[in-house]
Amino acid sequence: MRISVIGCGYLGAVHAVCLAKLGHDVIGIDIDLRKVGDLQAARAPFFEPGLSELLDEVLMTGRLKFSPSMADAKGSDVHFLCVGTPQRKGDYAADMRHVDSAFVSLLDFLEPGNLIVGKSTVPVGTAVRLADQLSRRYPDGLLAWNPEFLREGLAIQDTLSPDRFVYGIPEGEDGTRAAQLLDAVYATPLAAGVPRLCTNYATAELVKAAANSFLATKISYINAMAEVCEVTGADVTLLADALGFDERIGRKFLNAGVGFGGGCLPKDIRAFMARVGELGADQALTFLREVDDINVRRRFRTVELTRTLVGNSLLGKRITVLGAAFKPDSDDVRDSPALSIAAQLQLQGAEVTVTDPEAIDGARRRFPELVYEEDLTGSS
Ligand SMILES: NC(=O)c1ccc[n+]([C@@H]2O[C@H](COP(=O)([O-])OP(=O)(O)OC[C@H]3O[C@@H](n4cnc5c(N)ncnc54)[C@H](O)[C@@H]3O)[C@@H](O)[C@H]2O)c1
Ligand SMILES: O=c1ccn([C@@H]2O[C@H](COP(=O)(O)OP(=O)(O)O[C@H]3O[C@H](CO)[C@@H](O)[C@H](O)[C@H]3O)[C@@H](O)[C@H]2O)c(=O)[nH]1
Repeated sequence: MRISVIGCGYLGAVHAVCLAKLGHDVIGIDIDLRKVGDLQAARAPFFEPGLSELLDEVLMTGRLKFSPSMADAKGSDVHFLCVGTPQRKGDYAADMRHVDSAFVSLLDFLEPGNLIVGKSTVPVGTAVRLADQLSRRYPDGLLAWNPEFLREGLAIQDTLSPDRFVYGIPEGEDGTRAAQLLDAVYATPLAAGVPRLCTNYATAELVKAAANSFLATKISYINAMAEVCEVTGADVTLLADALGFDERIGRKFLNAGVGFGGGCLPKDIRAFMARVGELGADQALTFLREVDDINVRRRFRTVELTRTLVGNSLLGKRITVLGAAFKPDSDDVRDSPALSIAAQLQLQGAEVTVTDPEAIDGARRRFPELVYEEDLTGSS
């Protein structure tokens, strides 16, 4: 099967490489010429365990190519939309410009029977809107929404062997054809027993928003418990261990700390807030807002605690922040709690050094005013 993957950032690059590993002929398309050049030369544009090796392997087979031109999508049976949906400047909503412009330029290269598959995380209602646009130009055009649940740091394993596939598809014959094409794309993991759910578009879009906001809720819940532990002398880690033995609760995502960051959870919960606000679902909005507020407060609380620990003034205190990325096994510094805490400490007069084995370049671009060290040798 020939597949195009449009947008080769984090999600798209991993998806393209994994689809080629599954035996498909894949063309990865991105408007960023440098990214295309790097990928074509077998250089992963970001750090992800196992990605460089797999990229090298599949490029050698000739099954994977990259291009900056949408025209190269022509001839593919399935086109995955993997472009970014960042937080819009000025409000919490998702910025849909990349999805909309990639979708419109793809329309010029569609052929009869092709399937467009949205993988980007989008506000509920997007797929219906795009399907409508598609059908006005191609009455028999097919669109599915197939959200992605991979975790950075475990992206290859999560893509080749996910917990589930969710296909948001239209009703009737079109939906059956879309599901059959997606089944052919994912034949290997499906044969290994990965469950697949067929839903309407809105459910598929909401599964993604609900999954990320539930994960965010678990983290904010345990961070709220950490506040109570602090004032009572209880131990939040042992509390989480004890809660986690209850299978209905589970131990995962109950690690208290500086709160969640990264390119997904913070922006996705906010985009979801914006959308449920537009839809008038006020109770959901109040709930999600609290999850976000608790998360933001963790960063301030960490700065406060640090000040208390060093004698109530940060002025001239030498502080090393271990890790710039938003989590281990990643060089992703998008909305990194560590960097925002480091910047606040510096603003309050501390002499801050940030160390990270992988993420310093990205961190320096976002926070040039901070001092960086590759490792701990230069810090004290
Ligand atoms: N990063 C993850 O772990 C992850 C996991 C699941 C879902 N998602 C979702 O996937 C989407 C992409 O996320 P990401 O982290 O890969 O973003 P990203 O910013 O790393 O990558 C987006 C890519 O799209 C490219 N692009 C933008 N407009 C384009 C166009 N018109 N044509 C071709 N390419 C274009 C950009 O150049 C960039 O390389 C988002 O909606 C995100 O929420 C991300
Ligand atoms: O108990 C925990 C678990 C995580 N985190 C933090 O939460 C953030 C997000 O972690 P994680 O979910 O592992 O990272 P992502 O790679 O951003 O993955 C999330 O976001 C992706 C993009 O939408 C989804 O596909 C994944 O399913 C979802 O887990 C990080 O800052 C972690 O440090 C905690 O603070 N406590």
